[in-house]
Amino acid sequence: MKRLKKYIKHNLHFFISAIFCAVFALSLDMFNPKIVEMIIDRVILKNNMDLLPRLLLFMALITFSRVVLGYFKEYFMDLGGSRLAYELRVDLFEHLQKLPFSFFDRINTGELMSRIKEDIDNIWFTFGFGLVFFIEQLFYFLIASVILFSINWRLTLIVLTLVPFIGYIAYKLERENDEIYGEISDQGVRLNTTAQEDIAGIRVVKSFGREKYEIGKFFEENRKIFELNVKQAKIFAKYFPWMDFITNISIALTITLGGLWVIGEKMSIGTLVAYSGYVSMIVWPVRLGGWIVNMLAQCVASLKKIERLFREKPEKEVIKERVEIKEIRGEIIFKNVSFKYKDEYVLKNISFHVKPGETLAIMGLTGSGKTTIVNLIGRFYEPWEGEILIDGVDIRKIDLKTLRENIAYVPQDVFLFSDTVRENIKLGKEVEENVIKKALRDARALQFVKNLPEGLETIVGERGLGLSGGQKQRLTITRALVRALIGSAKILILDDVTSALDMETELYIQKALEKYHLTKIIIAHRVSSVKNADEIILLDNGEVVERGTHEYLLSLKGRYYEIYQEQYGKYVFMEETV
Ligand SMILES: Nc1ncnc2c1ncn2[C@@H]1O[C@H](COP(=O)(O)OP(=O)(O)OP(=O)(O)O)[C@@H](O)[C@H]1O
Repeated sequence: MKRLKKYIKHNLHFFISAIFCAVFALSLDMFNPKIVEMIIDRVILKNNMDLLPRLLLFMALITFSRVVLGYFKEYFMDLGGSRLAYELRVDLFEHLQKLPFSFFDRINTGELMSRIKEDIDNIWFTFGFGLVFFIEQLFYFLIASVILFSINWRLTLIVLTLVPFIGYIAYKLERENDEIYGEISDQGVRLNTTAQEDIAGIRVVKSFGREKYEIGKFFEENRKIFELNVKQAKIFAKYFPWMDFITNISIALTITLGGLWVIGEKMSIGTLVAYSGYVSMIVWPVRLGGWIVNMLAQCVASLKKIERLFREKPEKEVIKERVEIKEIRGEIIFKNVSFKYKDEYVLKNISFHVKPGETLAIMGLTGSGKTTIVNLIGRFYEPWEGEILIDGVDIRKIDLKTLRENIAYVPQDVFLFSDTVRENIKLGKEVEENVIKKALRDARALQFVKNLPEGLETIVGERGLGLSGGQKQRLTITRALVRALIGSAKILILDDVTSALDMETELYIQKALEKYHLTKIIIAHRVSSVKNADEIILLDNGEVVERGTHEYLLSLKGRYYEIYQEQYGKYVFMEETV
């Protein structure tokens, strides 16, 4: 709520202007029944046609002013609400960018999407329409009530006895509707997530013949939302006729009792017509009262959900006292590092030392903790125990920007943005053409990029649709090499990147990488990818079980030797049989 005050303050002038226009316009509205009264009583009944042009002119003036005021009211209201939603959305998105991996491990994308879109839309709707509408209806009710009392307080008291009934029905309707609205909104998130996951994973769906299952899943979610919509329609059907019934009774009561007053010559016909005009002005705000309260409640609920996201702690730039590092050389030291995501340790007592320009290779079964080690180097997670040093400085003392700028990371999961090949390589940096070309050549991607319909300017589809696995992989390697070439990265991390490449391409890239003076951490399953490393560590269940150079590990005749035998044995066998 405190946060909301900031956005309201920024846009207060728009809201005040909108409220001013609304109140001014509705004050003018109050004249209309009065003019009708004068037309009936003075012009028609007294046959005084001289007065008519003046009254019609006055009515026209009111109508015209109403149009102008209505325009400005809408304009200021929309501008204020839209700017408020815009500022909130930008701040929320910026905040999300600062949250750690651990946050994204917990939350699902569909839920975040609905915070960014639907919840902010709720707030936008309340401020861009609802609040001014609420104030407008409140004023209609108050002013019209005062006028009604001044015309005939006895009749007004009788009519007003019906108002609580309308209010009660409106309240009941919105209470039931509110519950169902919440369910519809949650179900909407589930429907979106199902559709989004199915479309993103359409290749898996098709190749495993899961279409029928996916259609069934979507059908089920869609059916639930349909049933909730029907339930909501039934609520409306239950309450609206009653509300109309009591509204009509209030009008019938006004006409009947007012008619008696007219017959008894205690009220003129014009006044009765004007009176019923004012009655409808008090009935509508009551009818809409429940809806307005519900809208405000939904806005508060959305604000609370968004506030929960804002309360998530961003990654800390530095945890201990900051150490300014101008240029990183690339020395990496792990000192007894242990880590767990939840309850179980996935890394236990890991220690190694990689000097600038050296290569460390990490091997191990899937799930043994290889990716976790490199995630810790970029401080995407914090170690539970132990210390990680870069150039002798605890990484918690280096600001995140410097640290991550110095790491060129090629992750296991390839991610390409729906943008041009060039942008996917540059990622917002200023990079000269010859640097891009060199990086493409070294990643063995130049030829295939040249063959793309528009070369570097070709737009690759969402997550690189339209490119082969190996082509996508080579673009992500190019991206990392560009970082090294422009001098911002001194450490290169390759997380199982060669798995999608053929042996020849892998060898070519390995040779090209030798020319880069970078500290390299290579995660791989193939002996061919790691054998030239200065040190190879073999992980098993988060622990280092073997370590040393290729030759040393072979001489141990342990696990590494077994892997070697398996891979090279097969390779030799294949060569022999071809
Ligand atoms: N974000 C996470 N939250 C919880 N547990 C995780 C998370 N990421 C990984 N793990 C668990 O930590 C362990 C180590 O995972 P990690 O990704 O480091 O293994 P890996 O050796 O890189 O595996 P692979 O060769 O399959 O890539 C696994 O048991 C995995 O299930």
